[in-house]
Amino acid sequence: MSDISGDVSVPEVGMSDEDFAHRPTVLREGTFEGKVVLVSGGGSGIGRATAILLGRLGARLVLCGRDPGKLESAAACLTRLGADVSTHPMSIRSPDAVEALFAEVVDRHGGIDVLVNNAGGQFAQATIDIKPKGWNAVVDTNLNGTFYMMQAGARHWREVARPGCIVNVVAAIWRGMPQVAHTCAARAGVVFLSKTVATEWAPLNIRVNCVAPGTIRTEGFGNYPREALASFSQANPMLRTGSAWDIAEAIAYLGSDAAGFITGETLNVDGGSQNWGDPWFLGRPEYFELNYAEARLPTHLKEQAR
Ligand SMILES: CCCCCCC/C=C/C(=O)SCCNC(=O)CCNC(=O)[C@H](O)C(C)(C)COP(=O)(O)OP(=O)(O)OC[C@H]1O[C@@H](n2cnc3c(N)ncnc32)[C@H](O)[C@@H]1OP(=O)(O)O
Ligand SMILES: NC(=O)C1=CN([C@@H]2O[C@H](COP(=O)(O)OP(=O)(O)OC[C@H]3O[C@@H](n4cnc5c(N)ncnc54)[C@H](OP(=O)(O)O)[C@@H]3O)[C@@H](O)[C@H]2O)C=CC1
Repeated sequence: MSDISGDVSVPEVGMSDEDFAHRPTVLREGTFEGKVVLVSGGGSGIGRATAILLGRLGARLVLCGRDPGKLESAAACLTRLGADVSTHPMSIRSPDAVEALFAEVVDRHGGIDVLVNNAGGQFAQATIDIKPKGWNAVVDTNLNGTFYMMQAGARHWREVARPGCIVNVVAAIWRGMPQVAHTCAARAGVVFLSKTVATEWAPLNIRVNCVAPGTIRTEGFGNYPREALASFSQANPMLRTGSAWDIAEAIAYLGSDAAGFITGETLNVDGGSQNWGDPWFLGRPEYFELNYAEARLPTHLKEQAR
């Protein structure tokens, strides 16, 4: 994984493969021994950190994503760490590709135990300007793609009559997400889809949970302008971004037997952004600058504001 140094004025968080290969974890060695874990978007960022952690804990790993180069680089790292890993370039947006992926994985590994739906992304744009093609691209990736993967997982577990576990990576959407409305809507869809199937699929012994990251410093930050990055480090009361490792540990917990009585839940790993903070994906509009807001107040309210 490349190091995310950049020039954003936030405290550095550990971000390299090397760091993740050695970071202490509360999870016991062997927690995922004998388990096959499929991680979508496993070639970079949160997915890659998750694969490294789960590999260290004994999982056999299956990584998918669109870019074969990213997947190969992650696989090389995991192999160096002694993990068994296979890579499968594909897009989660294609239901046929998802079906083929599951068939390949069952063929190679004999089955799947845990599915981590981490693949996703968006572009920043004022909602009023989003074109249908852009809206559809983001919803197709984050909601539809995740649904195809979840359904394929459930069908597999139903067929082999084995327990299953799904962890979906969403986002801390709870106060809305200005400038990325498409992803906010799609992630809300995944949260409620997860709550719904947590009930429907309980008789199949399938647990379904979500992890909602706040601003997590990964390669993905490269998709946003400088103004956004500055706001990302001030988007929570801790006044910093999180690390992919913070999310990996939450995913590992929900994917493990330690969370055996948890289903339909969303675990926020966001530094408190639900309560305070202000991420702006294109930078903060002038309207929301505090001084600007005060300047627009009528005189009598200006007096009260002081
Ligand atoms: C406190 C809580 C905070 C939580 C969040 C904090 C920060 C979050 C960070 C992250 O999520 S990091 C993960 C980042 N990774 C990504 O975001 C992935 C990057 N994006 C993409 O891969 C793609 O943009 C996409 C969203 C998956 C779309 O992929 P696709 O290949 O289908 O689309 P395109 O062919 O590129 O475009 C289709 C269509 O979409 C519109 N569009 C695309 N990019 C832009 C853009 N930059 N600006 C405006 N519009 C865009 C456009 O209509 C495209 O059609 P055409 O006009 O090109 O025909
Ligand atoms: N970093 C953050 O602050 C936050 C991230 N998230 C979410 O966490 C997840 C991981 O993000 P992060 O690690 O930060 O960023 P990355 O951009 O590194 O990860 C996104 C991954 O998704 C994969 N992906 C995207 N589209 C598809 C597709 N159609 N089919 C298969 N794989 C796909 C990408 O691989 P490839 O390009 O090879 O297809 C990539 O590995 C994403 O869903 C992201 O939106 C949520 C909240 C905050």
